[in-house]
Amino acid sequence: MDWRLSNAVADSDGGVVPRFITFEGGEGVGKSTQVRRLAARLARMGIDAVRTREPGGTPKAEGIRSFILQGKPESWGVGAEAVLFAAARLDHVNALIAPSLAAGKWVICDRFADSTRAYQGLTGGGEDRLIDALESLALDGREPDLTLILDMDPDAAFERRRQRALEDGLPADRFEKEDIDFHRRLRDNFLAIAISNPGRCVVLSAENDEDTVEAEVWAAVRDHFPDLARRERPA
Ligand SMILES: Nc1ncnc2c1ncn2[C@@H]1O[C@H](COP(=O)(O)OP(=O)(O)OP(=O)(O)O)[C@@H](O)[C@H]1O
Ligand SMILES: Cc1cn([C@H]2C[C@H](O)[C@@H](COP(=O)(O)O)O2)c(=O)[nH]c1=O
Repeated sequence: MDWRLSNAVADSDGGVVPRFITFEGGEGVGKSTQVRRLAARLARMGIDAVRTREPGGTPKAEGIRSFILQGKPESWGVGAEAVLFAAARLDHVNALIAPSLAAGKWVICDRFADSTRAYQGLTGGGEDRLIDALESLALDGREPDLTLILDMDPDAAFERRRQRALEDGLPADRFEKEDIDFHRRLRDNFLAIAISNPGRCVVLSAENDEDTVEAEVWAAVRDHFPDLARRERPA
């Protein structure tokens, strides 16, 4: 099913077209924080937004998440790992994302297919044709309406993650434990993805405080979806 068809139906109802927005970027740049803030802002405007994440979002995909992030799939190699992320994505798209959009809800997702390209493909060395094939399997020609890439210096992001670990006491997952060169390459690769997809991706500086980043996110969302102005009330 093409989720744009369902969007057109919702629009003919006189509402705002439901949109699929993804947040991407390196570790600890503030994606989850901004996903929460954007969903809350939309809710204040009376727009129902489903907040979700990858890998995860459905019980099956959350199972794959635990296996990948806490297990030891490295020994399988980067190709098999990419396949696991794609399997989780296929369930997530079919069981949550497409049905939510069809029901007229917005979907805001913390990471999506660009993370597979950035982590397993460009940074991890997975073959382009495998990454392309997996993307086409899980997405079937569909893509997010807007991807916000939060960009910041990986050393500063490391400091944020260290602070968060002190607060929540959770151990770092396996990608967070990679060395600084990995995180620098990752940053460059997300920027390269943005350059290749100028109509879909917007790069935002994540270095500022949370309120300032939220304002930048909102400006990008409003610019991208002018029909939102119909629903906007003072925040
Ligand atoms: N703009 C900001 N300025 C300062 N601290 C921030 C900012 N945004 C988020 N933080 C803090 O930085 C930490 C990481 O934020 P968050 O969990 O939102 O990042 P993330 O990109 O989702 O991380 P991950 O990729 O590891 O899931 C949290 O402790 C959060 O409170
Ligand atoms: C979707 C996706 C994710 N990853 C990696 C990136 C992160 O290290 C973890 C997810 O953890 P987060 O705290 O929710 O950001 O998984 C990946 O390597 N490939 C992917 O496709």
